[in-house]
Amino acid sequence: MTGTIGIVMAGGNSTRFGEDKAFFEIDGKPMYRHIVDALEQSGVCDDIMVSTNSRLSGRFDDMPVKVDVKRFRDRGPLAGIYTFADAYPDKRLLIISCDTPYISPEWIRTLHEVALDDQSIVVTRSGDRLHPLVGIYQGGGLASDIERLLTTDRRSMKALFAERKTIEVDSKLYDIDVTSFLNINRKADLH
Ligand SMILES: Nc1nc2c(ncn2[C@@H]2O[C@H](COP(=O)(O)OP(=O)(O)OP(=O)(O)O)[C@@H](O)[C@H]2O)c(=O)[nH]1
Repeated sequence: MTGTIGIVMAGGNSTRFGEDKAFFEIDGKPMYRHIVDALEQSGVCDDIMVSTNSRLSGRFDDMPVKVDVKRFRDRGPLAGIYTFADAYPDKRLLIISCDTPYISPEWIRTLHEVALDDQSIVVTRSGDRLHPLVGIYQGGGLASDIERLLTTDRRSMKALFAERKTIEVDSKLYDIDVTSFLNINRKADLH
């Protein structure tokens, strides 16, 4: 691997939230921008980009975006990861979902340290919840493994974990506030 790209995942339809959640402002800042700032502050990324779809791609201000490949359009986050893995096969992909606006730079650094030691996928566990979209995706053949899953309509992140060695880093073992991983799927999650 030759460096790390920080990637804000923001190509969904926000059906449960009721409006495009990436742009919803929390503390005066769109959710996606909270992730950009945390990635920047972590200090581990060589580049930071947004993974999205063609409908939303013009709305991320100055941020570079990468639109999901056409043939996997609207197939969920694996399609976004595939698009990056295919374009940047030698890079470590540090993925953070736009709907975890409280993610801390310290946690990002923790994941990154684990990923440097091992060429596996590294994801976050917080109590009984797994956070596949707070994680690092890397290693040879990643794009072709995801391609195989998507062409047979297996879209879940867990399907990928069944195929490739995946390390779960448990936040319990670190001094980190669990609110860091708060996942905003609905307006009710904001309270
Ligand atoms: N690039 C990309 N990102 C996606 C895609 N689908 C979901 N995401 C992102 O992945 C994260 C988790 O998505 P979900 O909350 O499960 O899906 P969603 O479409 O945003 O929301 P719902 O419609 O309520 O399920 C969010 O940050 C989404 O923006 C996709 O097809 N492509």
